Amino acid sequence: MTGGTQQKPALLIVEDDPGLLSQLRWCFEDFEVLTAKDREEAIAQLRRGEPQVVTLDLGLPPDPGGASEGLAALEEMLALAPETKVIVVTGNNDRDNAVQAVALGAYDFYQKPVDADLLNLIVQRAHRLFELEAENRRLARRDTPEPLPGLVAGSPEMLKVCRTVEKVAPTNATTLLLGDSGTGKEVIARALHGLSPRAKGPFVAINCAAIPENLLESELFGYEKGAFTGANRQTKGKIEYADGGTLFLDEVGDLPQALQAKLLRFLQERVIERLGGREGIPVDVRVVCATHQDLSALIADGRFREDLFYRISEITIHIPPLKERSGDAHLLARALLQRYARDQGRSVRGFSQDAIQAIERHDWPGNVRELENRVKRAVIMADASQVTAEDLELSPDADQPLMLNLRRVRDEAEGRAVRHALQMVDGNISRAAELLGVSRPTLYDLMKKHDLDRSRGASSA
Ligand SMILES: Nc1ncnc2c1ncn2[C@@H]1O[C@H](COP(=O)(O)OP(=O)(O)OP(=O)(O)O)[C@@H](O)[C@H]1O
Repeated sequence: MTGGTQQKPALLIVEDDPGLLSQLRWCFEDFEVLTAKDREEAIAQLRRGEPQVVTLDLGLPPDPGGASEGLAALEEMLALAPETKVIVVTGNNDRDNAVQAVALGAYDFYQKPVDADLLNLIVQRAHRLFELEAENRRLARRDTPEPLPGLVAGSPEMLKVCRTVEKVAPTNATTLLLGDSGTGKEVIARALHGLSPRAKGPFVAINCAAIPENLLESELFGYEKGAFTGANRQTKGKIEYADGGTLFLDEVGDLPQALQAKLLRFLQERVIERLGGREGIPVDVRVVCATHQDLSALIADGRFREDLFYRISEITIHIPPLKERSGDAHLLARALLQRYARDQGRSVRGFSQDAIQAIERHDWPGNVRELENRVKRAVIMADASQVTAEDLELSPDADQPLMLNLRRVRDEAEGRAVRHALQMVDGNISRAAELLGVSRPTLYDLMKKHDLDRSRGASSA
């Protein structure tokens, strides 16, 4: 916005008749009018001015008597800017082309001769619809912020993780993801891959804890024909499959000792040997490892090699448990509810108040995976349009931990309410104070007491 002046919305008029064009130019006072007399100019204006609404004469040169050029212009415009509202203007008695244009995605049609008032009305209505749709898109984005592809998060704790991922992704650094089970380590690993120059290459994941020790080596490194009984053809391992892309080693803390040595050698030399093979095969992979285990404790116990630990942790990213992400449980629950309701064709719309409270209170030992499972089940079980705490199999009271005293209970509830209010209004102090029914100075005092800053109720510590 420049200097606080309200910018007028842009309207593009595409018309090859110069007389009609100059007449129309003055009919739309509420709009910044752009004009074009053929398809090429229209596309250039669309790119430059991003008009919300377009009136498009279907009879454009080189086919002024027909509609082929106009329809082609329509298709090109909608491919470039699908949200644009295009009103096609046709000759008298040209219903067929008008109908075809609407089928192609035009917002409406209008038949010549032009009545400026009527056309103005249609343009205004199209503009209102554009605004509404834009607002909906904005709200939908705000409702489920996805700071990384496939990752829903709004909490400062997770946004910090996402910023690290964005910085680390373009590098080749071997990255270690530490976080409890179900916190989204694989989601982050995929984001590291997706945002890297290797994105077009393969992403190969292997869970070191899920594969029996005697099979894991051949899974990772592959084998030659005859390497062992039953090896009746040459088989590539996961590392080789990941060539040119990213290898994700989940639960790397469970890697048996012998394989730790072999993995270390691979990370140093970037060459593998298949089981029973003699030749070294160079492989170009970026390695991302993850574990929920405490690797330092494993090292102290002699169960994990320290030299391997240093190799795999060129960069370490700590993923916080769900209960430590302010407001994310609720955000994720809403996003997941929308997704599952759509997938299952159920008209469940939201959560009841007791469900929201239960979600905020629960400790989420199983993290996002637990939340996913509970919401998925609740969408199926819900009798009404709202999911209740019971549908989530969460009891609003049962999860309440034992409290030290009443003052502590009040304090905690107060802190939660202030954080929640700030998040609901994006840190707007006046509105948060209004929501809480307190004055602004009181709210400032409360924020200080609970160590919160205005950026969405983040803890300022
Ligand atoms: N922030 C998030 N937004 C949306 N979905 C998420 C998010 N975090 C995790 N998920 C989903 O939760 C489930 C568990 O995530 P994921 O498998 O990445 O966790 P993990 O930490 O690798 O778990 P484990 O240690 O058990 O392998 C997946 O279905 C994933 O899509």
